This record gives sequence, C-alpha cells and structure tokens, in this order.
Amino acid sequence: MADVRDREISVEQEHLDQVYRRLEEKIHEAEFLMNDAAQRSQVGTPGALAERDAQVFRAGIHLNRLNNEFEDFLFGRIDLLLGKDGKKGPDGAYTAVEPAEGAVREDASGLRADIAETLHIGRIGVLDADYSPLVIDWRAPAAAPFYRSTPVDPGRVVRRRVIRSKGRKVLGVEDDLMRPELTAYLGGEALPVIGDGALMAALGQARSHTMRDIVASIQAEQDMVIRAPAASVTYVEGGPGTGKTAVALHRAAYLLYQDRRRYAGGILIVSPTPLLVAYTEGVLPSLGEEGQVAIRAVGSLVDGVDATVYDTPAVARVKGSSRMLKILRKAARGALETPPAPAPAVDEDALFPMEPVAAVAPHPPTAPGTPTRLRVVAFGRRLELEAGDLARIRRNALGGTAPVNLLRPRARKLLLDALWDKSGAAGRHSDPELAAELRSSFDEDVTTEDAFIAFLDAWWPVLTPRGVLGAMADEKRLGRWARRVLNPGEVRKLARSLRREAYSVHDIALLDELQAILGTPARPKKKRDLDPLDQLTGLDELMPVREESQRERAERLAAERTEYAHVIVDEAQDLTPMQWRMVGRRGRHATWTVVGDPAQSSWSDPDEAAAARDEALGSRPRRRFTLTVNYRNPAEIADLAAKVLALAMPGSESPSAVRSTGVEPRFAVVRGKDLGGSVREEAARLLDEVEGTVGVVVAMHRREQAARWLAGLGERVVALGSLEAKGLEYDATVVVSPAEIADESPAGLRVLYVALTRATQQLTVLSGERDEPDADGVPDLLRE
Ligand SMILES: Nc1ncnc2c1ncn2[C@@H]1O[C@H](COP(=O)(O)OP(=O)(O)OP(=O)(O)O)[C@@H](O)[C@H]1O
Repeated sequence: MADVRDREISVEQEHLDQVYRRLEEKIHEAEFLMNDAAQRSQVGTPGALAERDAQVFRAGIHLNRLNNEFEDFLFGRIDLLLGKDGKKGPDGAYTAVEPAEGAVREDASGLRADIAETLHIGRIGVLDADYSPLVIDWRAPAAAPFYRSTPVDPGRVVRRRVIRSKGRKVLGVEDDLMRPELTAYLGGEALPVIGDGALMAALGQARSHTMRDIVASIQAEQDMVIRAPAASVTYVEGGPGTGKTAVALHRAAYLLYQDRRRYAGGILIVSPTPLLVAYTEGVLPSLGEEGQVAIRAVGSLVDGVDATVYDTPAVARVKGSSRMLKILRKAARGALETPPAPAPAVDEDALFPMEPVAAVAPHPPTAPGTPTRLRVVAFGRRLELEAGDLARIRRNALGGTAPVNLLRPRARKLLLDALWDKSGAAGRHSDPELAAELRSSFDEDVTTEDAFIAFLDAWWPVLTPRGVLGAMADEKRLGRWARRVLNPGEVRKLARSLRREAYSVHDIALLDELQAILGTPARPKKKRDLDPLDQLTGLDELMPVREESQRERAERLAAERTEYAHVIVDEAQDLTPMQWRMVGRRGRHATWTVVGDPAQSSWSDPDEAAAARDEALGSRPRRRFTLTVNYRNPAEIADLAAKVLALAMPGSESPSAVRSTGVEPRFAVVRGKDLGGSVREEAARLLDEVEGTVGVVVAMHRREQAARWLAGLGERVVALGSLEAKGLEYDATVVVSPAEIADESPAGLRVLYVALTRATQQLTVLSGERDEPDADGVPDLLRE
C-alpha cells in the first residue's frame, strides 16, 4: 500500500511540476507586459493611456494572483466517466453532469468503466499553452462535481481526491470513492484509492487563532449554499459548527468569481465581534479575494468609531429595541432647542469592560444656549423676532419627518418671511415683478448681515449624531423624549450609560440611525471623485503602479462606501432591531446572504429582531437552506451541549456530529474558594493535552479577571467573555460556571449553549457553588 501511495503522490507531483512550469511562463509574460506598459505610459494620448491601463491591469492581476496563491495552490482532483454529450465548456472541461449511456459496462466479474476525463482543482484556473485545463478554478462550474458528488448521487465522478501540498511539494493524497461498486480503469490500469477521505483529516487538525479555508473539503450541502444564485436573499440556518461562517466566506469568493462586474459595488460581511473579524479575515485572501470584500464588526460599521465595550444586558435591551426609534426622532428635534449639557463623569458600572476603550470622546464640546431673540437691520429699520415668534417658526419648520439638518434652509426661509412681514414692506408694490424684486433685495440685505448668520448658526446648528446622543445623556431631557416609551428606571440607566468615555457596540446603531434622521447637508464634491483615470474603464482592481497599492485602494473605497452590492450577515440571530436597521441601510439595493442559528441568539426578544430583519430584507424572496452536520464538536461534546439546547429552545434539533473522539467532557469543581487557581490549573492541563489553542469562557463580568488568572500561560490560551466567544473555536475549552453565564442575561441559556460548543477536541466544565454540582462535579444545568 505504501508503494501505491508513493506512486500516486509522484503522479500528482508530476502534474504540480507541470502547473508550476506553466505559471512561471505566465509570470514572465506578466512582467514583460508590466515593463512594456510602463514604457508606453511615456506616450500621453488618451488612447495610449487607456491601453496602458488595460495592460497594466491584466498583467498586475496575474502577478498578484500568482505570487499570492502559490501556497497550497492545487488541492483536488476528480476522475470522471464519459459525459452524456461531448460538449466542452469555456474552461476546456466536458460540461455534462450525468454519464453517457455506455460509460459503464457489465461483464461476468461485475461493473467496469474507463475514466474519460481527469480534472485538477485549484484556487485559480490555469490553462496550458494549448488551452487545455491544467487546473480548474474551484468556483468554475466544472469544479462543482468535486463538491457535490456523493456515493448516493455520484454523477460522473468515480474518484474524488484531495491533494495536500506545501509550496511545490505534494505531501499526500486522500481519496473518496463515489462509485465503490465499479472497477474503473485509467490508461488501462485499475484506479487506485488511497486513505479514507480528507474531511476527517481536516477536522482532526489542531486549531490556531485564525480560521482556515475549507476549499478542499466543502461538503455537498454546503456547496449548495455557496453556489446558490445571488438573486434576492439566501437564508441559511444551522446549529453550531455546521460551517455557516465558512460557507458565508466561500460564498463571497464564489460570487466575485461568478460576476465580478456586478460585485464591483462591494460585498459587506457583518460579523458580531472584532475577535471574529480577526479570526476570519485571512480566509478570503487565501481564496484569492480581498479587494472587494469588507469584513466589519457590527460595532465598526460607522466610520471613525470602533466600539469595543458592551452595555449591561438591561441597557443593551433598551438600546437595541426599535422603541429607540421614537426617542431618537424626538431627541433629534429636541436637541435643536437645548444644546447638549457638559458630560459628567464616567460610570463604570454601566458596562462590561472589554478591549481598551476607543480614543474618541463621544460627547463633543457643548454649544452655548440657543438664542431667544433675533435682531437685524433691513431697509434701514430695526426688526426683531421674539421668543414666541421663534418657537412658532421652529415648530412650523419641523413639521413632517424630513431630516432635521436638511430643514435648515426651510427654517431660514420662514425666518425671512416673518421678518418681511414685520418690515411692512410687503404692501409697497402692487406690481408682482417689482414686489418680487423688493423681496429679493430684502432677503439679501438680511442674509448677508453678520447678526443673522450668527443667529442662524446658533439657533439651527448643523446637528451631529454624536451631539444628539450626547444630549440624551441628560436624564431630564431624555425623560421628556422617552415619555411613554421607557420607564423611569430605563431612562436613568440609558442616560447614565451615555455619559461614559467610549461608545458601546449598541451605541453604533444609534449613531447610524441619528445620521439618517439628521441627514447630511450637501458638501462640495471631493477632488478625488473627479480623477479621470478612475473613469476610464471598469478598472476596479488596480495594481501597485500608482501611489496607492491595490489593497490600500480597496480599503479606501471600502471606507468611503456606504452601500454594497451584496451583504452577508454572519451570526444574524444576534442583530438587534436597531442593528438590523443599520445593516439594512447598507444594502438597500443589494442581494443578501444571511446565516445564523436562533438557538445561539443573545438577544432577549427574538420575535422583535425577526420583525426588524424582515423589514431590512424587505419583500425580496428568500431561498432557505439548512445545514445539518456539526463539523466542529465531537459527539461527546455535542451531546452535552444538547442538554442545554433542550432547556434554551425546547424542541429544537441539534446538528449531528460528524466524528467522535472517545474523550468525554470533564467536570471539575472549584477548589475551596480559589476560582482563579482552579481555572488556571485546568487551562494548564488542557494546554498539555492539545497541540493548538485553549479558550477559557467566563461570564462577561469576569473577563478581565480571567485574563489575569491566565497570565504567563502563553499565547495558545485566551480568556473570553461569553458574548465574545461567538463564532470562535479552540482545540479545548474551559467553561467556567455555567450558572453565572446563564444568569447574566435573559438570553443566558442560549449564550451558555454557544460557550459549550466552541471546542474541537476537549471540554472542561468548571463549577462553582452557584452551579450546585453533584458528587461527580456535574452542574445542575447539565444534569439529565
Ligand atoms: N466542509 C468542511 N471541511 C472541513 N472543515 C469544515 C467544513 N465545514 C466546516 N468545517 C470546520 O468546522 C468548523 C466550524 O465551522 P464554522 O465556524 O463555519 O461553523 P458555524 O456554523 O459558523 O458555527 P457557529 O454557529 O458555532 O459559529 C470550522 O473549523 C470549519 O473550518
């Protein structure tokens, strides 16, 4: 067997060598094109400029891709029966999915067939000099059978092979036989089969702090989602570890491959935490994509702010609820009348401390009080509007729901009308033309007067979202704006939370809503918008030939972009109604992919969030998918988590675990009162047991404390608050005091379910007194 394996490895090595030779030829071509284009750029006619750009564009793409993607470049192979028809697609492969009628023959010793076509699958497609496919791009239609074929529905695939390589060296091969009943021949010899599948090999590997792509082992049900047509909303549900995040990322790469022009408008991936962003952001570059995809944490969707603190559950519930809408609308109008008061001291109790707080001071300097009278001189007369007049004008101007900042011209016009009435000049001319002329010179007289300009700026200032949110920190005023919406206790907590130094994750959706309520007054166009080079062709992926690199440019464009062509929401069950509104504004004309698991929701009112989600997605039709297999947790851990699922969401089904390790979860009890010592001991034990990472999940209020307990144990171990554990995974985890996690919020049991489903190998549950452990250390919540 070892001989056969070595022989098969050298077969693949030969193919990889051939691919590299071809790639090198292409690199030389690309370099030549770059040099040639640089020389042509000396010629300054517009035609030459366009030609230069187009050449540099193509050559740069080659170079970028070739340089980036040499690692683990080729990863798959399928050996196929003869297709139904003899047609080939643009990538040089036969297009038929089903075998031709005579492809399989039967004789005395059973079923036999010849392999008619062999395709290698890789991160990008490579054609040989004669246009035959050396490597098929994993996203091309011809690669679909590599992912879709199963023994139940094999199509033309006889053998599916995953090739493991590093750089230019093939290290191993793993085969799955899709038609075990068949003896197949390749070049006259029986087709050998090596190993027992690549999926298990991938799942058993140690984890690092970054997610890997799964391009070599995407499963059929996942592939259906990745390649689903982009129309409308692709809606995916599945339990922990079913690959939702992985699928969402691969789908972004697939959509870009399939219709790059359409997605030049950008793809936004919304992720619940900065930790999950950091964990996943390497996946797309490994698939050859980064330029057009922005992965943002939900607390970083508003430019200039990276929110990293969390409100307490009670405050988060108020800020996330759509009840805030009414309050924000009132506050936006009310803030005109009474500008923000100075911000009092920080209140540490109102939040869970997370990462170091943002450097931005949320509350801008306060404006002086609003003026109560307007005095101007026009046509040689002193004119005056008193407080009563001004209040009436403001009320009139504010009628309707138009953005407050955009109503300023209307307010200005109403002020001028009132002054005009007072001037007594209205009746001076009966001729309409002369009357209009007189009025216009009156307006000019008034509006150029310093007193009027200063008055307008103070009386109807351009409001900023930060300013209005700052005004809401005043409990008395907030109480007025929130009358009949919040109770006094909620008002107190909300106002107090707005008085601290940094924005919380939930504040970001409020800022974004306020931006929409206030509106942005028109600004002159930026010079950059007019850059003629940008308008030449569809050169959306420019290479490092200008001052900006492709990556910097992509980042700049992403930062400037407010709407996207496709929006992917990961952990969608966690978005609050206000966050759905914020995300919805970024994809008003977009198609969507929404992935989530209701059983993992940390939001206390799932029905309210579902209504907000439906509003954000509008009437677009949904195409629903369910993922059913848990690739992360071994059965031993999944079974334990299922007990909490039964409490958190009675009646809902757990995904089935694809593997088992024989290692049962361990139950430990805090020694004496030394919680920290017990956690540290358990983490150290697990670090010895596993090769990769260890995550220690604690209730949110213990997060900082837990980081101190683990100090000095090295980089493989991290402390996480329960809400931060979303989407992450570790070789081993310690879940500290299930009762504390469950009691921390109304959604606590679902948060505990998330915590218990993070490990790929081993889990320790550590109980304190509050968990009421039995003689075996099993806490109350995890007993039968
Ligand atoms: N087809 C696959 N081949 C190899 N690994 C896979 C496959 N599908 C999923 N995985 C692995 O399983 C783990 C879980 O995947 P992922 O994080 O995408 O799941 P999820 O559904 O988002 O989980 P959660 O809801 O808990 O956040 C990851 O390590 C992922 O790489």
